[in-house]
Amino acid sequence: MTAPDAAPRESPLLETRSLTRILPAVVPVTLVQDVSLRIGHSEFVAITGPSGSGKSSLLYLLGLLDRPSEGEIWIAGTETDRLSSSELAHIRLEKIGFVFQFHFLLPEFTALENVMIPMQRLGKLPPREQHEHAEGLLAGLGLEDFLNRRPEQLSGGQRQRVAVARALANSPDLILADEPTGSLDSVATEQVFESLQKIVETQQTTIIAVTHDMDLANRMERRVHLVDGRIDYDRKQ
Ligand SMILES: Nc1ncnc2c1ncn2[C@@H]1O[C@H](COP(=O)(O)OP(=O)(O)OP(=O)(O)O)[C@@H](O)[C@H]1O
Repeated sequence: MTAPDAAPRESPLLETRSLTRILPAVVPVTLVQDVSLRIGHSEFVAITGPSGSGKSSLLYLLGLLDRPSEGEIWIAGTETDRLSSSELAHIRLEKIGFVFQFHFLLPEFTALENVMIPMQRLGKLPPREQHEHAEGLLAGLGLEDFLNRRPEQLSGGQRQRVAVARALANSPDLILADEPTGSLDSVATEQVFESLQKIVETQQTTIIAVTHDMDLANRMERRVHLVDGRIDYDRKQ
C-alpha cells in the first residue's frame, strides 16, 4: 500500500526521450540523434558543440518550432507529440520565451510596444497592466530611460535586452536563447549575460542558451555538449 503522504514524482519542466530529427532527402541528414534530457525549474543550461553539431536544431525542437522524426518532448508533464499546431502555438506563447542572435524587434514600434506584443497576443492582462508590466521588465533590465525609443535608436546590447524583456513578457517557465550574445561586443555581452543570470536567480525561469562563447558556457550551471547531433556529455559545473 502506498503511504498516503507519499509525494507524487514531480514532472521536470522539460524532458526529451530519444529525440531524433532527420531531414528527409535523397541522402537523409541527421540533425539531432537520440537526445534524452531532463531539465528542471531555475536551471541555467549551456548547449555547446562544434559548428554543425545540431545545437540550433535541438533548440528549435525544444521550442516546439520544429517536430521530431522520432522520440518525445514533454513540457511540464504534457507530451507534445499529439498536440495540434494551435495547441503548440499556445504553449509557445504562454510557457516559452525566445531570444535569438539577432533581436527581431519590430522596427516601427518602441521598446515598450515591442515588449507588450506577446502580452497582447496572449490577452490575459488588461492594457494598462500590460503597459505597467512591460515598463517593469524593461526597468529590471536597466532600460527605464529608453522605453519610448525604437530599435534603431538603441545600441546592440540595449536592443538585445529589449528582446530579453520581450521573452519574459508572459512570465514563461522557459527561455530558449540561440547565441544571445553572438552579435555583441564584450561590454554588451556581459550586460546581457548578467541579465539572464539575474532572471534565473530571481525568478523560477529556466534558461537554455546555445553559445560558442566558452567563458559564458563555463559560467552556467550545466553544460550539454553535442557532437554530431548526439549528447557527448551533460554535466553540472
Ligand atoms: N535545412 C537544412 N538542410 C540541410 N542540412 C541542414 C539544414 N539545417 C541544418 N542542416 C545541417 O544540420 C547540421 C546541424 O545544424 P545546426 O544549425 O543545428 O548546427 P549548429 O550546431 O547550431 O551549428 P552552428 O554552431 O554553426 O550554428 C549541420 O550539419 C547543418 O549543415
